[in-house]
Amino acid sequence: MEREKVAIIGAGVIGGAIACAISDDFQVTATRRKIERLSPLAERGINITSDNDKAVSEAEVVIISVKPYQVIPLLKNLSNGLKDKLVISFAASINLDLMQRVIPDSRVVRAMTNIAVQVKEGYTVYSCGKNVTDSDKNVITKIFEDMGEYEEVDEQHLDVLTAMAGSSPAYLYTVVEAMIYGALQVGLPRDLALRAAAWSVIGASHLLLSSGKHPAELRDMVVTPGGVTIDAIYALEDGKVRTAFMKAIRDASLKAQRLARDACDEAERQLGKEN
Ligand SMILES: NC(=O)C1=CN([C@@H]2O[C@H](COP(=O)(O)OP(=O)(O)OC[C@H]3O[C@@H](n4cnc5c(N)ncnc54)[C@H](O)[C@@H]3O)[C@@H](O)[C@H]2O)C=CC1
Ligand SMILES: O=C(O)[C@@H]1CCC=N1
Repeated sequence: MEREKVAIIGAGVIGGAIACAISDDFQVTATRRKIERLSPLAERGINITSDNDKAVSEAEVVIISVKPYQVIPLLKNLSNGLKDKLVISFAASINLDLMQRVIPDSRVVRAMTNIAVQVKEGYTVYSCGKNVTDSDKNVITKIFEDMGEYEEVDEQHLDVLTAMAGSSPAYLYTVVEAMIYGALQVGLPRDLALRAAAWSVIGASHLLLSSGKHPAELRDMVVTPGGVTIDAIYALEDGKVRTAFMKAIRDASLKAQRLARDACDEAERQLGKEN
């Protein structure tokens, strides 16, 4: 059976990861301005080009993975070619309504994922525009399945989910790095410290998801009375770690919402000028 053709416009960090994750099941063309940076994708059999128009014209599905401020100008440029196509944007903060105004004749999906797509273990959340069909949804879920876990959500949650699902690996790497440094301070070999921290994150996550228990209950099960863990918990509470994480998620969510408002204002100005 002929594989569906997908164009990925802006194959940087996340677009490149998506290209690799879906390339067994889809015929992928990846674009970016500096095409020489795409040679690792070409080595995996992915078509590469810097010609966005050509990539779009040959594709059935178009994935947009440029920076948020580049999305609206890009959609305007490509609007003729995008007519009647399914367009999936992974850009933070650029909402469905705004994209749909620029490409009214396309079927648009707004999605957010994370860097773990590189190992096909991303978590993708998405919302569909009004005219997305059931057959589009089959294609969308096939793409997202190749990238890891996925779920459809109400668009109003996507900015906060950007701070949670999209950005979270960065917070966790910060935590893991700090744990490794703590272990180095008391002499554990570097690679052993890394494996201990990373496998603990994986195991703790699987247990959290499969047990259905609240994280506080699971944490309590680890704390042996008079044992080791409680000393670490005491130090973490002293360092206000929970307050720091709550602030981090709140601030990142507010940033996503502010970027969304700025993008709308800018688009209003641009669209106003054109009318
Ligand atoms: N990095 C991450 O973990 C995640 C990023 N995102 C979103 O994905 C988007 C891209 O982020 P990154 O991959 O981190 O950035 P990036 O800078 O690595 O990738 C963007 C790419 O788009 C290319 N580009 C820009 N204008 C172009 C054009 N006109 N034609 C072709 N290519 C063009 C750039 O050359 C660059 O390679 C952003 O909107 C971000 O919000 C979403 C989920 C996770
Ligand atoms: O930092 C950002 O804006 C993007 C969105 C989620 C992850 N990276």
